[in-house]
Amino acid sequence: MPEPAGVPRRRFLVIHNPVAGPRRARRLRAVLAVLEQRYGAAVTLQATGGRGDAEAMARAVAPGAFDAVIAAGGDGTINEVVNGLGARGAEGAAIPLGVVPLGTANVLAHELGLPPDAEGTARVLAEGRALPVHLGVANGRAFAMMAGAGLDARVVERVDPRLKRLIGKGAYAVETLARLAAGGGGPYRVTVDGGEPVEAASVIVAKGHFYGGRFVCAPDARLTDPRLHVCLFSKAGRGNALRYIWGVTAGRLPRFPDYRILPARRVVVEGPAGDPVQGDGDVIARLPVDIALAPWVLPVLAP
Ligand SMILES: Nc1ncnc2c1ncn2[C@@H]1O[C@H](COP(=O)(O)OP(=O)(O)OP(=O)(O)O)[C@@H](O)[C@H]1O
Repeated sequence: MPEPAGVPRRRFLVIHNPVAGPRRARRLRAVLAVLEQRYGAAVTLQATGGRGDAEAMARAVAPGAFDAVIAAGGDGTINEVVNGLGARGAEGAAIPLGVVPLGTANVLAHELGLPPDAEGTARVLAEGRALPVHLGVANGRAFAMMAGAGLDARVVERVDPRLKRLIGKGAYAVETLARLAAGGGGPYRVTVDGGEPVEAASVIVAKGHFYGGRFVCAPDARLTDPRLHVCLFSKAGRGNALRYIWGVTAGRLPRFPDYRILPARRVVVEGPAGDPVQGDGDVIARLPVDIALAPWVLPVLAP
């Protein structure tokens, strides 16, 4: 059971990806200073050295050693910590996850409604409520916000991390144009809750309602709701892809007649074998993929 709001937390393990927004190390230092000085917290800081470290660190936390594990990084780092906590099983997963967003898109932070300033972030970590978050699982890998196959997964797979560090979200726009020019991919056969398969050019399975920052793909999706929202982009081709992108950025997508959202508990996506599946902005699986709800709930600190 999540603990009530207002109970001060004292012992934090902070898992920091120093490569996610390196210029934001100062922001993390400011959050930790408030935690220690105002809330009297004991902070243990561990820096990752590469892919997989954040997950291993979260998995290795001894039972009862910390009141919360804080992921300080981008959505990729948070996703690793989510998987590390989840791998500990139902009991271990009950350690609350806190977030200090330092990445490019920070979709989970937007979904949680985290305050942008250091004081507000520290307050949420020390005194916020623990939201019972239902996660999705794609071929055994957990995700908190979304998983998808199609154009966005191909973009995530190829986006240049150096360009992302240099120009932020613009790197995704550059890679999207490159993937559109390259063409290919799909179509995908999507089976929702064992029903009749439907064909789609792209599919996003949402757990939260934000996408790519503060764009909305699945208006009714909520982290605490034990349901997946399957977003189907029906039509193939560059022109349609550009139209869908415009729809997402202009907030018009949910009104498109060739865009559908189906609530689900289990989704199977088939298509070109080995096509990437993105989860929380990193490639977490390959087609074919079986996506369902995780059998455990993760407490996540929120305002
Ligand atoms: N010390 C490290 N050196 C190099 N890469 C690392 C290190 N620690 C973690 N990584 C890798 O860095 C990658 C990017 O991390 P993350 O997604 O958190 O940040 P980001 O890409 O800046 O943010 P966003 O996901 O919001 O775009 C992940 O794939 C992670 O495995």
